[in-house]
Amino acid sequence: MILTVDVGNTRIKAAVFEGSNILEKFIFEKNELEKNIEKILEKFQNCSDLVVASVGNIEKQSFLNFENQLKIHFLTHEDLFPFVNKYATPKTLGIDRMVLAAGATLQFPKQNRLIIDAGTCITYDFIDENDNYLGGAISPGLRLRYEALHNYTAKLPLLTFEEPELYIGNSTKQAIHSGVVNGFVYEIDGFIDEYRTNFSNFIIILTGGDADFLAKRLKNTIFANSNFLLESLNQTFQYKIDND
Ligand SMILES: Nc1ncnc2c1ncn2[C@@H]1O[C@H](COP(=O)(O)OP(=O)(O)OP(=O)(O)O)[C@@H](O)[C@H]1O
Ligand SMILES: CC(C)(CO)[C@@H](O)C(=O)NCCC(=O)O
Ligand SMILES: [K+]
Repeated sequence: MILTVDVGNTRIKAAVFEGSNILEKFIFEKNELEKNIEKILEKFQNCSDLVVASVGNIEKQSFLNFENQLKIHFLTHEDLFPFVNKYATPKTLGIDRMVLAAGATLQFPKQNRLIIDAGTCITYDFIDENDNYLGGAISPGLRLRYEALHNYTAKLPLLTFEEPELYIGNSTKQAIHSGVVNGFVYEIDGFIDEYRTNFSNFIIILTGGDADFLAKRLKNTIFANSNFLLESLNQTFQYKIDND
């Protein structure tokens, strides 16, 4: 059994895998990391390895405290990935994006793939049919958009996600919901259209905290899987073991 841990910008997600099957998934806050790992390892005593991909600022020691119970692996740029990295600044490419790209490459061989992760940030990652990772885009996620409007203006209230009824917002609140939520959906549909115009034979994978909402709203049909990063972490680790 493998315990995978995705330290995101906001929250931590973890999952226990038996082979390629996910047994259980957990979501928790950063300050509750050790308590949660402890509980997970109590429940799944056959975990042999803990695999971490982190884009957040978390102390490595929090994981190393479990070294006497299982092997700890921190995925980095130095690890083996199943694609050719054509990013001009490969060392600054987020490890979460690399793991998503690895999962897409392994799960959907020999086709163009676009992965959209709608989390704290929205990331777009494109791997072509010859397994070249080309890059993509980074933009603010849904919650970040609400927060930015409030934090960088004098008059705009801090709202939380609400599906707008109209695209013509007829009040401050409705205008903000329309701008944030519709803008978010239009952006993603717009990017997908752009990729579709330029590439054929490709698959779109949608993941992240806002994936389920988006899947309902996008005009483009896509493959939505909110566990895709955790599953990709498991696969990237298996790939490393098999090929190192
Ligand atoms: N309980 C929650 N806490 C925070 N965000 C949530 C929650 N439930 C849903 N969301 C939505 O999920 C989005 C954040 O996604 P996610 O949880 O994947 O981010 P994250 O933990 O920071 O991970 P990453 O850094 O990988 O994006 C927010 O835009 C928000 O709308
Ligand atoms: C874009 C985020 C914040 C998304 O989690 C992360 O992948 C990251 O910190 N990336 C570094 C910059 C880059 O990927 O080019
Ligand atoms: K993200």
